[in-house]
Amino acid sequence: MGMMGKRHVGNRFDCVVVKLGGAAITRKGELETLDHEVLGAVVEHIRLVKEDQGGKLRLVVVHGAGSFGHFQAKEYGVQGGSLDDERTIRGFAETRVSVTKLNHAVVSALTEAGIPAVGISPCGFWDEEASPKSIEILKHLLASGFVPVVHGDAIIQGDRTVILSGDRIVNYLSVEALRPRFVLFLSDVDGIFDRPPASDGAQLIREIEVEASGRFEQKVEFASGHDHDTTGGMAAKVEDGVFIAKHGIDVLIARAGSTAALCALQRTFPACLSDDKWRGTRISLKG
Ligand SMILES: Nc1ncnc2c1ncn2[C@@H]1O[C@H](COP(=O)(O)OP(=O)(O)OP(=O)(O)O)[C@@H](O)[C@H]1O
Ligand SMILES: C=C(C)CCOP(=O)(O)O
Repeated sequence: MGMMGKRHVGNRFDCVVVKLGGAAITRKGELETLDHEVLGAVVEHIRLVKEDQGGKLRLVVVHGAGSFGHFQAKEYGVQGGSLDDERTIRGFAETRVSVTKLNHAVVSALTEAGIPAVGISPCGFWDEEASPKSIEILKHLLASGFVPVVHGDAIIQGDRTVILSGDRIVNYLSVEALRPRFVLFLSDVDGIFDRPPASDGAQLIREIEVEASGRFEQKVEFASGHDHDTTGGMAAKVEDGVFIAKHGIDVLIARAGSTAALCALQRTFPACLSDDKWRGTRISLKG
């Protein structure tokens, strides 16, 4: 059965899903290097918003791997590797050491700021999709005031090892499990541009309206990204964002640590979109 095959829960669970881009919170080209400044800014934003809204704000954080995990996954061919291959087994274990190291750093930074963060690794409960019991536990944690912090991980599907990206986790949790108020992707760029942001004349796309079929008007060109990225970069993110929006859940993309990111987190959404402080991309269902 495919990733989106079954629906565990159809109802909306009042929460916001925030994806911390690996490219934002790490230096993606430098092996296992955190970007302390950006991570610190994101943590401070979450602290401020939690303080303002207390128990009312239920937040699920999902983060990507950035410069953790992708190098090992690439070196050992973990994406689609065979469980009969000793190299795969070793690479799987090394990839997991790396991604859980990052998860520990994110959870520690949040906890040190007084946010009750709880790290959750998909490897233990996710094959084609998350087990229904694990979604129940996630909801219980949320309802109890914890901030679950899930991460892109290496998982097993049948006799293969697979890389499950943070974006796929966001996609699944949003559409299948939680149906949050909205989804916020925090990136190392301001949003989706019509061409790679570093190219001449690149324009930020502020609004993408998706038809029920998943089609949208704008043409977007992508750069191929880092060589060691095993999960498809910004192109895959746009695909996931469009899929979520197609299911009636708004998606915002903003730069991590920016005023726009804070503005979106402060739940002034959708009002924040008309605010001067907002600079980012919104993907929503047309009509
Ligand atoms: N058209 C585009 N619009 C916006 N960003 C783009 C575009 N084409 C390429 N990019 C690049 O995509 C990068 C972000 O994608 P990437 O997958 O690395 O982010 P991430 O989600 O933070 O990473 P991770 O998968 O590790 O969590 C940016 O650094 C940006 O330069
Ligand atoms: C194990 C890995 C490399 C997880 C990848 O997650 P992503 O960075 O969100 O694509």
